[in-house]
Amino acid sequence: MNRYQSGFGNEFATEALEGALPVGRNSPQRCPYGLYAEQLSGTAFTALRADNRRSWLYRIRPSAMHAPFERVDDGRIVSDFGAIETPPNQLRWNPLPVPLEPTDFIQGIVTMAGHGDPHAQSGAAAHLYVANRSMKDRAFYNADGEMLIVPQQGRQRFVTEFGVIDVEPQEIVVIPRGVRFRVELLDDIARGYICENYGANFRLPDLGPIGSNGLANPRDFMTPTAAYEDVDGSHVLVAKFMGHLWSARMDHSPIDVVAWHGSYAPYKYDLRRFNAIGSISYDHPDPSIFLVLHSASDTPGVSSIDFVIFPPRVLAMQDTFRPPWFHRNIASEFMGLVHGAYDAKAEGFSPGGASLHNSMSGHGPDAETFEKASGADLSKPDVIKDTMAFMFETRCVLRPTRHALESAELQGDYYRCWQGLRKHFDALKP
Ligand SMILES: O=C(O)Cc1cc(O)ccc1O
Ligand SMILES: [Fe+2]
Repeated sequence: MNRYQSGFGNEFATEALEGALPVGRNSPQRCPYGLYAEQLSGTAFTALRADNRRSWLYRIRPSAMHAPFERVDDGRIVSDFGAIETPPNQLRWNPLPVPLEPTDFIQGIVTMAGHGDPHAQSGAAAHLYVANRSMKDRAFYNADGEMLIVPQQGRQRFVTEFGVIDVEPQEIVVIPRGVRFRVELLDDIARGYICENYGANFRLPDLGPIGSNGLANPRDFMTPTAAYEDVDGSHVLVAKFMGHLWSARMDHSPIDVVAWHGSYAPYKYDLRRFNAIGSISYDHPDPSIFLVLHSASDTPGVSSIDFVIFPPRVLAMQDTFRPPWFHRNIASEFMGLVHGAYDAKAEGFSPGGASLHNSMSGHGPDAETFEKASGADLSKPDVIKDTMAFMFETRCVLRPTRHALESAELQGDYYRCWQGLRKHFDALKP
C-alpha cells in the first residue's frame, strides 16, 4: 500500500480501515467502528479559503483524555530570547557532539537562536538536535509553533497522529502546530536542524514570472496515509506550550487516528527534487531564487521566515564572480549544511555545523574562495555536485541563546576567514 499522498496543502482523505471515514458529513451521530470525531484547526475558522487549514480526525479516544499536565525541565530548549545581549558578530559553530547519555529527540534539542515569541504568534527559533535513542511510549506536540525539521545524519521515523513519515538526510519534514508525534531512530544517531515557526504556516511561494512550474513542485510534497496503533498502557504526552515543556500521563497511545481528512497535516519533501533556477547570463542572483517554503508576515512581499536551500546546480554566468557576493542584508541568516561543502566557504563550515549572520553584519566568501573564484576559468561551467546547504532566513534579528554563545562548539576564530582578504586597490589601474 502506498504510504504517502502527494501534493501541497491538498484536501486529503485517508482511512486505515475500510469505511472508517464518515461519508458526506464530518460529525455523524455515531462514527463508523465506534470512533470519536475530532477537528484540529491550524488557522482561524474564518481564514481565507486559500489559507484555511483544518483536518477531521477519527480516533479511538479523543485527545482530551489525559491526566493534567505538569511542568517538566525544558532541557536545552529556549523560547525567550530577550534575556541576553545580541552581538553583531558573525558566528559559526561546529556540529554538536554525540551525547554519552541516552537522549531522545526531545531531550536532544538545543536552541541556538530565535526572536519573537509564541504568545505573539510571530517569530522563529533555530534549534539543533542530536539523539541516540527512540522516543518510547512518549509523544510530543508543539502548541507554540510549526516545526520544519532538516535531518542531517541518520534515517528517522516520525510516527504521527496522521501516519508514519520516514526521512533521511536531504529530506525535510514539517510537523504542524499541535500534531502529536514521536521520533524513532532508524540508525544509531539522529542529528539535524529545526526551524520552529511561531507565525503563519509555511507555504509554497508564488512563482511570478517563473511560471507555473519550478522551485519546489507541489506534487513532490508527501503526506502520510492514516496509520494507527491500538495500544493500552502507560504513555507520556509532552507538550511545548508558551515556551516551556509540560508532561501528562495517558493510559493509551495518542497515535490512535484510524482515518482522517483535511488540509492540516504533516508532510515531507525531498530537497533533491528542488528545481534550481539561476542566472544563465551574468551576475549571481539573490538567494530568494532558492526559496523552498516561506512563512508570510503581515507585510505583503516580506516573509517572516524563508527556508532556502543551496542544492547541486550548474553555474555558467559570464564575467561574473560566481560564488555568493559580499553583502549585508536587513534579513538575518541562520545556515546549516546537510551534506558536502558550501560554495562560499572553503573550510570550517562542516556538515552538522551552523552559522549565523545577523541583520547588517557583513559576510560573504572567505579569502580562499574569493581568490579562487576571482581567477576561475569562466569558459567552462562550474558543476556544483554533492552538496546541500540551507538557510533559515528571518525578517527579524535571530538572538543567540546563552548556550550558543558559550558552547565549546562556537568557533572563536571564525572572523579570521575574512582577515586574509588582500588589498587589491590601485588608483592607477582601472
Ligand atoms: O550568506 C550566505 O552564504 C547565503 C547567501 C547566498 C547567496 O548566494 C546570496 C546571498 C546570501 O546571503
Ligand atoms: Fe548571506
